[in-house]
Amino acid sequence: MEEQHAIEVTDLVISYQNLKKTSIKKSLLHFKRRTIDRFVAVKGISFYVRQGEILGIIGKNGSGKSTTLNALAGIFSPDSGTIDLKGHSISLLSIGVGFQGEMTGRENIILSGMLLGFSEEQVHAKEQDIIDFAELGDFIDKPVRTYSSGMYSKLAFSITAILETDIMLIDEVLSVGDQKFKKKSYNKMKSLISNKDRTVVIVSHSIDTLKQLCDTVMWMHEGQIKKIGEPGPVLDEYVKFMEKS
Ligand SMILES: Nc1ncnc2c1ncn2[C@@H]1O[C@H](COP(=O)(O)OP(=O)(O)OP(=O)(O)O)[C@@H](O)[C@H]1O
Repeated sequence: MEEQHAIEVTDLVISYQNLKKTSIKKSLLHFKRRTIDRFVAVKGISFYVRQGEILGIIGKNGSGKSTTLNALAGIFSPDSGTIDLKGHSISLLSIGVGFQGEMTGRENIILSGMLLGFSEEQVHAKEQDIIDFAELGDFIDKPVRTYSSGMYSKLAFSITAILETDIMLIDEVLSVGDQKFKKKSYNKMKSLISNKDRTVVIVSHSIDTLKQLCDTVMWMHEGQIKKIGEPGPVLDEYVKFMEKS
C-alpha cells in the first residue's frame, strides 16, 4: 500500500525583510533613507511527514525551526517552494502567538477555535473541557494580557489539545508551565499522539522529549536540513556536533 503523506514541503525558501537604517548624510548622498535587506532564514528545504507520524525538529538557536513551523501553520508565506497539507486541518501551539490581549481567556477560546476552522457551535461544545483542562480558575474571565507566560501556554495547549486538528504543530511549549501542568500536558500529548491518525511536528531543544515522542527527527542548521531520520542516530550526531562547536 502506498504510504500517505500528511505534509509535503518542496524547496521551501523563507526570508525576512529587515529595514536597514542609514545616516541622514548617507541617505542624502544616495537619495534614499533606508535600504531593504533580506535575510534568508530557510534555504530551500524539502521533506515530508507521513500520516500519523511524529516529526521532531532540532537545531541550534536561529537555525530556522520556528520559521519552518510558522510557514506550515500558514502564518508566513514562502518566498518560493510549496507546502502541501493534503487538505488537513492544522493548528500551531506556540507561546505568544494568536491571542488577543484585551479579550478574556474564554473569548480567546472561541476566537482561536474559529481561526482553527471550527464553527462557533463546535467550539462551544468543547469550551468547558478546554477550561477544565487549562485550570486557570477565575483568570479564564480576565483579559489574557494579565496572564503569566505559563498561564498563557496552558490556555494555548488546552485549546489545541482539546479541539484536535488533524495536524498539530508544537513549538517548544512542553517546557513551560509548572511541574504539575508540564506532566499533565506531556501525558495529554502522548495520548493525542497515540491516535495514529494525528500527525505532529514538534520543535524542541529537549533531546529526551524528542527521543521519547518522535518517529523521525530533522536537524536544521543555518536554514537547511543537516540530517533527517531515526531519532537515535540523528540526535546522537547533533549532540556530538553541539559539544564540538
Ligand atoms: N521577524 C524576524 N525578522 C528578521 N529576522 C528574523 C525574524 N524572526 C527570525 N529571524 C531570523 O531568522 C533566523 C531563523 O529564526 P528562527 O526563529 O526560525 O530560528 P529557530 O531555529 O526557531 O531558533 P530558536 O531555537 O532560537 O527558537 C534567525 O537567524 C533569526 O534571527
